[in-house]
Amino acid sequence: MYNPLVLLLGENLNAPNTLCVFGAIFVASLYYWYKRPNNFPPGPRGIPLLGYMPFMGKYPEAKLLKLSETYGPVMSIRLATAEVVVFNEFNTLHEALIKHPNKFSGRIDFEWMKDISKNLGLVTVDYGPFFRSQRKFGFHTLRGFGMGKKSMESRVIEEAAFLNENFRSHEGKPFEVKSILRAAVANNASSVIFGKRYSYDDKEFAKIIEIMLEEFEDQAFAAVNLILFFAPKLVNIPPFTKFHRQYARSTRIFIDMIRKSVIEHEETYDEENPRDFIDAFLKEIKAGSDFFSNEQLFFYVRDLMIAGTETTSTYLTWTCVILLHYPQMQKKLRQEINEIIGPSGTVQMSHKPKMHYTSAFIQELLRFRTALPMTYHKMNEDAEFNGYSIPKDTMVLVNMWAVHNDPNVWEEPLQFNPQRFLDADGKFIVSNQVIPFSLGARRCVGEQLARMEIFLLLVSIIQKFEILPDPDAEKIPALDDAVNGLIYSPFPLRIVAKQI
Ligand code: HEM
Repeated sequence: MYNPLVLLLGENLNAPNTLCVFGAIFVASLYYWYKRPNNFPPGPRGIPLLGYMPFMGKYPEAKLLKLSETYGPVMSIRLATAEVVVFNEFNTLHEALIKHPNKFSGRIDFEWMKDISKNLGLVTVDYGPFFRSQRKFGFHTLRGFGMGKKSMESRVIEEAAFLNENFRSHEGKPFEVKSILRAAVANNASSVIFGKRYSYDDKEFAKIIEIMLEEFEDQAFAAVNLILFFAPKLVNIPPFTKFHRQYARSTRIFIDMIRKSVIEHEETYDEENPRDFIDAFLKEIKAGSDFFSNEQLFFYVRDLMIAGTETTSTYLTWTCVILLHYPQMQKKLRQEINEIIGPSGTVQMSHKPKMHYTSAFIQELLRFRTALPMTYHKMNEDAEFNGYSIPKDTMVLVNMWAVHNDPNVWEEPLQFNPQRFLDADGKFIVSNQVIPFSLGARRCVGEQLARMEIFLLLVSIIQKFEILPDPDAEKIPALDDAVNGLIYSPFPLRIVAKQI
């Protein structure tokens, strides 16, 4: 076999020349590593192979905001093998996502995800005609159109009564509240999608929630998932293979459950009386609409159930943590509820415009604890933006946490303070800079349902119960300690719900 050094150096092969060759290779590798696309936004490169990954810490969204002080609101970062652009500020985010949806609204086509989700559903589907048709349908249907007589609001109000009943059943003794709020929220999604709710202790229901949210609870899974985002080729190497197999397995089980329900829907389908999301979708399939198929329905339902459960229930759990920290705010909320609805009236969405303090509290909740701190997009085409060139297919991180904690916009952003959204007359000020549902072409399709759930469930709880700490706990859970996996979620939480 030929020695490449002999080929290169011939009779000049000696120790100093060999050293020079290795030096040149080393410099070339460094040049390749630190080189970035032409006129790319500035940002740290980290170390070879890993990029900036080892320096991101437990709260990458906060780290990125800090880095933007040096590199500006549009910056880049090398994460393992990926060149990533990050938007950290409202104006740039607004400009990119609202004014140029065609350029900034794609999703990366990860091979490892594709062999599980088959490019179906909505969350991971790239921008294009298929995506637009499915999104339009979802947006319309999740606003209650095409799902029959039972309104979205009446489904949530019904669930609020079951949730109150569960709180009452603990008779003032401490209980774990996160799993109960999650069950209530999963029931709302289930009622809208499957036309059915479950009792909180139903075994089948518990299994669905477990399968659905396995990866949210598991911090190691979340970490692996994150690494695969930026170094997708690792999927073929242990321990990543194991996590990938686990994800594929839980997806298969969940899709089989959904398939069973779709078959039941087909057997009892009545075109004149659509009951839920599945019926509305079946109608499109039967009409032969482009891009509508049974397989797409299964994955769409999976995406809605997962996206619609952990996010909303996370906000409700944070509400309980906040109420424990600020009993005065709890009193103020109850006072307004009593004035507008009364101690035993049924809360409805029509009450909301009159409830200024409650609206300010909820907007501050959405700002303060951004449940999904960041979302990822992909460039669909080359773009010139803010003076930089961003090539097609670059990953874009939308840092909503940074928008919510921008010190140039918010006074003391780390403080929970609903007053910031009340004017001198105590009237609610809507802020367009609170964007937990993101912006533009990929903005959350379940936003209206989520906002309805947060308002109706939160008000109905505070109306009937005083939320108090578990007397056996050493201290009240901190407001800034959380599971920061795919979602920024509080740890399981024990409270006392004292009936009023
Ligand atoms: C407070 C609760 C919720 C929050 C904070 C939230 C937030 C978000 C965010 C930030 C995105 C990503 C947008 C982007 O990539 O730019 C998203 C997407 C999505 N959400 Fe929500 N969401 C919530 C509730 C829901 C509910 C109740 C549903 C449905 C039942 C839902 C369904 C979806 C779906 C399907 C997508 C993917 C949209 C797409 O890729 O085009 N979400 N959500």
